[in-house]
Amino acid sequence: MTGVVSRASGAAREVEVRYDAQGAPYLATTLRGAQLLRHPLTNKGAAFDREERRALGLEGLLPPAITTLEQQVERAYAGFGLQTTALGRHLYLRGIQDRSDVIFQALLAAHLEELLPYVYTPTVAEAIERFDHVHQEPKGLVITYDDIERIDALLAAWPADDVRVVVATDASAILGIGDRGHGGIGISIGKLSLYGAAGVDPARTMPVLLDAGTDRDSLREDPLYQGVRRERARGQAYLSLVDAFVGALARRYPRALLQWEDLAKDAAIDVLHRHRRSMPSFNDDVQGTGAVALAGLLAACAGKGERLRDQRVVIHGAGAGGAGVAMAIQAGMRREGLSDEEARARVLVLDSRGLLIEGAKMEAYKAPLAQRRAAIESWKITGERPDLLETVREGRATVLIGLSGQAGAFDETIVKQLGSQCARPIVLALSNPITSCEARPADVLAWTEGRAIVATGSPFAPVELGGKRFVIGQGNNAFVFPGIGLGAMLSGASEITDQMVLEAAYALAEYVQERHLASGAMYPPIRELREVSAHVAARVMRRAVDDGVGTWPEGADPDPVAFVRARSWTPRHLPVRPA
Ligand SMILES: O=C([O-])CC(=O)C(=O)O
Ligand SMILES: [Mg+2]
Repeated sequence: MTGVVSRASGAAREVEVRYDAQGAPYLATTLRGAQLLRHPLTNKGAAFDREERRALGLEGLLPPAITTLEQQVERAYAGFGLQTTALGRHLYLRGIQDRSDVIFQALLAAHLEELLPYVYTPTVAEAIERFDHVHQEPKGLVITYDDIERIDALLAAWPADDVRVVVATDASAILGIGDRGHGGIGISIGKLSLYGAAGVDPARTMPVLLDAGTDRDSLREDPLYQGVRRERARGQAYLSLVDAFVGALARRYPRALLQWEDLAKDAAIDVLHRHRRSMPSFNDDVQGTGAVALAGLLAACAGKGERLRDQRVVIHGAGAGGAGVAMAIQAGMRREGLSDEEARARVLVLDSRGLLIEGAKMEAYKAPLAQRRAAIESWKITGERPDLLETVREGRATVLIGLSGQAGAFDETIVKQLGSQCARPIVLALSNPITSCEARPADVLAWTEGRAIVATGSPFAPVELGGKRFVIGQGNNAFVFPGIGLGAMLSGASEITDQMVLEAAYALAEYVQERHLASGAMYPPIRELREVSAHVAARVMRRAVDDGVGTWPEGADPDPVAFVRARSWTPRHLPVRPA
């Protein structure tokens, strides 16, 4: 079996994974000398051994001592320690990634909890905001509206023949920081770094930016801006770019999984439905965030000995994330026996104008989440539509979830109101990065005398209160998207069904309950990302088979989690030989 990793466009293959007589993988390459050191897939740096150096024309180009990967990680970590700002750390780590995927991922694996906040949220947001002022190395594939007729050719130039995971964004709603134009490619790169950490070979991933313009004037007027200086394409023009991209992608990589990331609300939902069957795809902000929030609620309910179906949930924010979370929680409540109507009445969603109520003016995708007029008839409210405080109070909420991108939206009055309505209120402040987060965990705990069960989307330090230490769970879709991807890959899924995503939520919730329930946590520590992803993947695989969209892989019985672990990529240097 040979897998083609890389080639010059249309020409001889530059790098290929091959297997020796014992079945051990190695890289066969036509590259020689310094070229090998400039390729992030073949560059082992000082870890090339004597024989490789001789055979590949590397003698004299490397330090004389042969280095182990562990030593390379040690050096890279020492350099990381010299960086004094968060953005400096991000750029330092991205520099290592540009030089060697293996060293980058080995470093990440050795210090995941410490490094992830610099690779991913919150620092990735700052790196995206300042992208065209600080990033020098191009990475990923950028497709603009002018390329619409030529996307097949652009994809043909991508130097890998077996891409299995693609993360694509149009950068219209990056995290909680809005339209970020060209810099948005940083979120595709960041998400794929997490796929690597969870066990997907970086050589089989491709970050994509669909550059449909930007509505941010300050970007279009910035002399350093590297993206398309036009207002965003909308409507049919936008959709034709998306359609052309998905069509070309499915032709070039029919086995790939496509993860949509950070598309603005209605586009997120439209694009998801439009292309669900064009190729296996899901929207991370709608479905991934939905699954992660549902998982956290299930774990928190188990922890306090209650059922999900008995909670009354208020969701602040009706963008892609808010809508996805509302749909996931309703699905979870239906699984516990509620009817559609009962589940709908227990999940109250607000957009920037207040509670969604049927008949009010709103985008089409919000309508199924709106409350019946009769249900709120007796509420005491001042305006046309109840605001957040009124909804929490009149709806007798027990759970408050933030996906609004509005820093500080969960203030003392609101949290105290929630805290007065139940013994153990649940607060999920999920907007990213930290500067967009709805509340600080220390405040929520103080305002509820330590009774609240709190999680956030970005990492927060533990809180000390009344002699107790509260660990703050990170309710981030990172706990589900890599597992969905791995499960889809290993089962050869032709589609990502809703049930597969829901299964990911239950896998995560059960993982927490089996290992961390005593700690009262809603989520596992982020250092367990790889193990969590294996559990999620195993369940996703099973569901793909049950839904008739995937095949149960040979060898997955009797222990599918062990099978996923064994089939996951781990960072190590492969032998490199001349092709
Ligand atoms: O990237 C993250 O940290 C989670 C996410 O998808 C978002 O906030 O849009
Ligand atoms: Mg996102």
